[in-house]
Amino acid sequence: MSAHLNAALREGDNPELTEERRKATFDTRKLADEFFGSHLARRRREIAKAIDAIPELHDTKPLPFMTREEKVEEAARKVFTLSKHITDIVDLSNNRETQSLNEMVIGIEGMPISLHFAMFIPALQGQADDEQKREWLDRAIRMEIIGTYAQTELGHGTNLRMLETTATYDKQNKEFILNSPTLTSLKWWPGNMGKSCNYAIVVANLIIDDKLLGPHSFMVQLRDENSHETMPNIQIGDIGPKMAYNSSDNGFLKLSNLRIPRRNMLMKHAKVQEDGTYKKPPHEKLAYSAMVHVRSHMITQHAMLLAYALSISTRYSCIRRQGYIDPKKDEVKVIEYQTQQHRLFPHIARAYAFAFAGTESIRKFEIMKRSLEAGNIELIADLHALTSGLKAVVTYLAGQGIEQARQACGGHGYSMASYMGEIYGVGIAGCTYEGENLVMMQQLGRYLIKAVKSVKEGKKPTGYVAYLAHAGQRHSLIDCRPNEGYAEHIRAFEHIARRQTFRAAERLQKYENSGLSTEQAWNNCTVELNRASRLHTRLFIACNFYERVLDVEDMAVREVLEDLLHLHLNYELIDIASYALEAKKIRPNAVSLVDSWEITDREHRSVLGRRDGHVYENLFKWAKSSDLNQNDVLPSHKKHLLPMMLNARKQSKL
Ligand SMILES: CCCCCCCC/C=C\CCCC(=O)SCCNC(=O)CCNC(=O)[C@H](O)C(C)(C)COP(=O)(O)OP(=O)(O)OC[C@H]1O[C@@H](n2cnc3c(N)ncnc32)[C@H](O)[C@@H]1OP(=O)(O)O
Ligand SMILES: Cc1cc2nc3c(=O)[nH]c(=O)nc-3n(C[C@H](O)[C@H](O)[C@H](O)COP(=O)(O)OP(=O)(O)OC[C@H]3O[C@@H](n4cnc5c(N)ncnc54)[C@H](O)[C@@H]3O)c2cc1C
Repeated sequence: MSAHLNAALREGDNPELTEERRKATFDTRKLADEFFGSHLARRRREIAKAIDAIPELHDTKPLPFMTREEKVEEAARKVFTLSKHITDIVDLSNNRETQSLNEMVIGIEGMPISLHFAMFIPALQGQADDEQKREWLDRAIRMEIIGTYAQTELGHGTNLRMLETTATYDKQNKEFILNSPTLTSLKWWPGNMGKSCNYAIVVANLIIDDKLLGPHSFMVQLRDENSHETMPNIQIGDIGPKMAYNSSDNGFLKLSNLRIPRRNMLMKHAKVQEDGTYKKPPHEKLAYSAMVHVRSHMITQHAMLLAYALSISTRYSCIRRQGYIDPKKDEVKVIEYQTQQHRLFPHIARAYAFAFAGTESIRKFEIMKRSLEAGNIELIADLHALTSGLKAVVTYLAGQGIEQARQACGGHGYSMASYMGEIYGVGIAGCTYEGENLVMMQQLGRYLIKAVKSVKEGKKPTGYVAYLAHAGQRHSLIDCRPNEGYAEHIRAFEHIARRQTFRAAERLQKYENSGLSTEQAWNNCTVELNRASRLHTRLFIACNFYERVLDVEDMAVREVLEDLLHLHLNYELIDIASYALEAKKIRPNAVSLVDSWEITDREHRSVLGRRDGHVYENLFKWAKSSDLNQNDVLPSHKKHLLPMMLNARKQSKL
């Protein structure tokens, strides 16, 4: 393509990167339109421009040089400044626009209102009745109050049925009494609960007339709205530093006979009347809706984290020269090595595949939400299965990709100047939060086993599991004929996933027939079941990628996406090296593929991934700005190491 069409080309950039950008075979803006969707892609450009014009929204210094207190303060400062400008910059009702603004301004390390938007508001939307929405939701949207979602406890996160926090109904006073009866019942982990929030939706086991009715959601005021002091009968604080996310104050909470009005139980679905009569929700798991909301949004979020890491490492690989392929010629850009391409390109393909899968999971969530509003609970199980699998597979593979991207940067990748450490720390947190990955795989496993049962009963399952009924078709990769296109690859993929699911189902049946309890038989098969869930989800991602590419109208963009699809299908199928052919095809477009993610330098916060490629001079600047360089001799050195050395020297002279 002609160079002027490449939007990433700028005067004064490192010529190594300019050379790469001139090779692009497509318009990076058009590919960005496919990656984000054209509306979001355009809005992200406008948002980036708006931020450039407001200096108070810029980082005061690189985040890795800040202490935890400074990070927390910086995030709070930016949230406050943003509150003055936000409605001029984004449409607040658009989650992805708001998320992009937050990532560009505040970054990925957390902020005081993360959980407010990610879960507090969605939980109110999904579980509060109209009167409760009028009381809390409107105030929350205006940010008069800041809330979080307090579910996990010190002793239990995964097994929600065993949460120990209790909400006992007192008929006389028409109140619930909330208690944390044991050490392990302390709420532990909720984001922003330590210091920032003044409200929380607390998940507690409901007890009426000594009857345990399972986890329900309650609105609890944590701090005074004026003084921000902790309310009586509540003990609250920050849980300390974490592997990443240190701008966020994840907290603990102890409730001691805290009385709240009956109407503080969220009552859109389950209800408790004044006399203590309990009305069951129409679907037992509607109380879990805020989790399904986050899981459906985590896929695009993790695609983006992977994109951050890969654009850093791909650009850097094109300015880093080291070693020779031909000893008679100059040192080469490290991107020229086959191993470097093999290390990076399949993950670039995955970042696109995950972004498309994430757009689909958000779309499915919206469809489910609308159908639920119309009183239909049918789509809940499908969405739960889909998002459980996607959340687990994508967070895990994104973590692997980020780590490969870090290693691809050699030693400098290990410096926080690359920002890889934070991206990795934030990425892998997703393997744990919102349901530990291996546990979520089992949720999808249950769904697959049910589908196998229905196939065995002669029924034809529909939707994402329809392929389970297609036994007897051709299947192995060896059977793929060169001219049959990707549909053949998909069929081979379906075969592998189907075979694994039936294998797991048969093993389960065998254990059940041998007299083991259902639970014991299940536990004996969970490795096989999780393999089936993993394959099913990877099949979904591949199919969705395939279908998405068929829709692309711009031929140059479609061609490069087909190259990525080809690489993805082969890599996923073989799960080992891709063919040299794919590597060669991707190579000229490598930088432009990552430029199409249009991640600004402000958003990247990475010296290595700079758009202009001027890495080395800026690495030196970075090193000079370290706090530790402000004193020639550190006070801590004077206090500890120097006396130690002096003492050692003295001893040796004696
Ligand atoms: C705007 C978005 C921004 C995104 C980015 C935000 C970043 C913020 C950063 C961090 C936020 C982190 C927040 C949190 O972590 S909050 C806490 C999350 N906690 C969990 O996820 C806990 C995981 N555990 C569970 O979900 C459950 O305990 C469970 C593992 C699902 C088991 O539940 P349970 O014991 O009740 O159920 P069973 O296994 O017996 O299954 C019974 C049937 O119920 C079905 N089921 C289970 N869950 C759901 C659901 N959510 N929806 C629909 N159906 C569900 C299950 O499939 C069974 O069905 P069956 O038909 O087979 O009987
Ligand atoms: C950064 C971060 C932010 C968070 N934010 C929030 C928040 O805002 N609000 C909130 O309420 N919580 C939050 N959490 C808590 C989080 O949701 C839980 O930690 C998560 O759901 C995992 O639960 P757990 O800690 O109990 O893990 P555990 O269940 O203790 O997991 C430990 C191991 O046991 C295995 N295991 C557990 N059960 C089973 C089973 N049934 N079958 C097989 N294996 C099993 C797991 O696979 C894992 O290997 C956050 C956590 C993190 C890391």
